[in-house]
Amino acid sequence: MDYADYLGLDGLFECQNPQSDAHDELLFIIQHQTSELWMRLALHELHAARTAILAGEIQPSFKMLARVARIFEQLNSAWDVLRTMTPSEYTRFRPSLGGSSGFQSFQYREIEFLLGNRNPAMIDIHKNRPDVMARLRTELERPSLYDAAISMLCGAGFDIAPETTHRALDRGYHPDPSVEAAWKAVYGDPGRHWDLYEMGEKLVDLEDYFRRWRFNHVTTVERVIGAKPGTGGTGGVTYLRKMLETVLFPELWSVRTSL
Ligand code: HEM
Ligand SMILES: N[C@@H](CC(=O)c1ccccc1NC=O)C(=O)O
Repeated sequence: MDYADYLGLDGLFECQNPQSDAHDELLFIIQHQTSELWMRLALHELHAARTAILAGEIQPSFKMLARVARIFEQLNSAWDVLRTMTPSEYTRFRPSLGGSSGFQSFQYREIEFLLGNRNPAMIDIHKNRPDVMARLRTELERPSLYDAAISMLCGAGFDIAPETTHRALDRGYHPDPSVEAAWKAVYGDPGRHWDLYEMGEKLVDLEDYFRRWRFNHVTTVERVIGAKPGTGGTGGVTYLRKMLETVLFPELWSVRTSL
């Protein structure tokens, strides 16, 4: 076995098939394919991190979460390459994209679901892909990464309201004063709750990087298509700006006001 065999390079290089003769379409394709590969690794790490937390293996989960934050950093730097594409260059091949859109990235949706940003309506977009729908539905049956962190709070003896511990898993998370109170106790005495303190900071770190990704995306989109509607059927920049308001781990942010 040689380098190309091991990495399956022949198969990999068969996957770049521009639909037009526009020079910049190869950049666009490779940018998205590399993003999807990094997302694949992020999912691999996030699934394992959640399993580790639920099994009480906290130190190994930190290692994986730190790696996910670095992956997001990688994805954030990659926008600089795509930003070299001007509106004139993108317009040359945009019609070739048809109805395809980042909105249909099922790995991206799985990351959102796994972290806790859950909206079952987003599954319907994949109605022509039963395998993808099943995969996303399965994810909605599991506790999110944040639910796993909250189960750590319960395990440490904090009294978490049943509205949170026994909530329906397949929808958005609602902030709860008992969770904020627990994080407040953790941040108030890090030495006593070091694992939880470190977990809180790892999650804030992750969300911080994720926010930068959303911001880079919307800025690049505005730079390239202005206020045009998206190929996925949304308002485009208006929709993506709205998504900037998403908060994944709400009490970890709100608690900072009272520390
Ligand atoms: C010139 C580059 C890009 C443009 C013009 C663009 C445009 C858009 C627009 C307008 C949307 C809203 C949905 C729609 O109506 O289509 C969207 C969503 C999305 N895009 Fe992009 N995008 C670009 C690059 C990328 C890249 C590099 C990625 C990386 C994978 C990406 C991933 C996504 C994802 C995951 C969504 C769904 C976001 C959500 O639902 O919160 N996009 N994009
Ligand atoms: N929604 C974009 C198209 C688009 O971005 C896209 C199309 C095909 C494959 C990936 C895409 N990227 C991210 O949304 C647009 O409206 O121009």
